[in-house]
Amino acid sequence: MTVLSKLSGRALYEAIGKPKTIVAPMVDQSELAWRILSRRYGADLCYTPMFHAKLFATQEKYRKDMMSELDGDEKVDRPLIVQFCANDPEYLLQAARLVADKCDAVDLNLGCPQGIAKKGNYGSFLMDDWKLVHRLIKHLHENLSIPVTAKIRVYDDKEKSLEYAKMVLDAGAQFLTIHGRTREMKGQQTGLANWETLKYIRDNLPDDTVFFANGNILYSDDLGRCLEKVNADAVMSAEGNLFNPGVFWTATEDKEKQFPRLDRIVREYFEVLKTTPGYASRKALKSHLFRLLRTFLPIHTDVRAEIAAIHKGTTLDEIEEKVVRKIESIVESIFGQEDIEELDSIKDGPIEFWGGSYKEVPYWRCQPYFRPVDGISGKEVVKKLSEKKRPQAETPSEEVLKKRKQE
Ligand SMILES: Cc1cc2nc3c(=O)[nH]c(=O)nc-3n(C[C@H](O)[C@H](O)[C@H](O)COP(=O)(O)O)c2cc1C
Repeated sequence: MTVLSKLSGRALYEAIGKPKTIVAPMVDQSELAWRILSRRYGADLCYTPMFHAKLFATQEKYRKDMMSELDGDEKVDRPLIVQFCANDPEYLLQAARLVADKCDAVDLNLGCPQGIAKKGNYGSFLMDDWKLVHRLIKHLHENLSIPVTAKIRVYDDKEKSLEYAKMVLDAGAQFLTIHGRTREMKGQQTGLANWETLKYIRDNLPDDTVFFANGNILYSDDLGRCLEKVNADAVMSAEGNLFNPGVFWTATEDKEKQFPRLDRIVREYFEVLKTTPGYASRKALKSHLFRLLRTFLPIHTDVRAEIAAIHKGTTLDEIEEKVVRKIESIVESIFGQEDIEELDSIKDGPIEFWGGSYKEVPYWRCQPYFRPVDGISGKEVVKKLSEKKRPQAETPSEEVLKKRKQE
């Protein structure tokens, strides 16, 4: 079989505009509406959520649910990489062919550590079967009209991780994304990604390898630190991007872009959502709201109740009325306070052992997401931060809100 003539590695990277910031593949979360929003806040490249190759190849309903006619559109959704999980080279190729004209490359998920991936024998569980990984990638490399890429995790042993990365590249992967955590690092055991291992692998791969680093991004400041430390071509973020789409904003120091106000980002997301067809975007809505509003909802519990009550049949008009306008009204009231300039400031903490610093961000703005590390939960980090002296903003009463609504 001859290898099809198509862009490879560095040429592909340049053809898609040399991206530096990447929205990670995220099941039910890196859907079209979210990608459009994230691109406005500095994401250079986006991945779709992982799709199941066999279902995608064989079930029209699944396909339609996962990708609308606007997904991968040249004007609104490129560059784009579509990700699949698979363990059968032929189904993977069939699925990939169905999206070949809607994206710039197809990615193989070799990182999912969840129970469902174990049961289905895909994602990180293929780390136990290198021959199959090689066959999957090679089959696309030799038969698909567009390039294939791969996203992997690391092993505890960095030499083994390096050998694994080399094997994936040898099979034909044109970009290599490495999530610097092992398969066991999930849930409460998630901990920090290991940039040292990423650097070690990067330094020992051929210079022209296109290498994306993934893990540990809290703030936009971390992007440059990661690029430099790992010597990566780009940085991918998942949780950081979900909690704050502004995490990719590096063009200016604009607070409105780096830590958007929740009323504005929810409104903007909602307006994008109205223009994006398809089941995937609607399904993702609730989780996006819960993540964006993570520090806001424990205070404004009535909004939390409204979001929790959203179901399949809830219309966008209802959501606009009960959730979006309510958030707008609350945040506008907060901004009506005299000392808002002081209250609304973002403060840097001291430099921490990991080289960056925590920031104190008012709860009405998008926040970073803290993963549990060494038994310290993200919640405790946030608590520690909020215990530092900060004058609290007044929460507008129901009466004030009602009055504003009438106005
Ligand atoms: C909600 C969610 C869904 C995810 N779905 C996928 C997926 O579909 N494919 C994949 O390769 N990784 C998936 N991941 C893992 C991320 O792509 C990423 O590798 C991981 O979260 C580490 O990056 P982070 O530290 O920036 O969050 C998902 C992560 C999250 C939080």
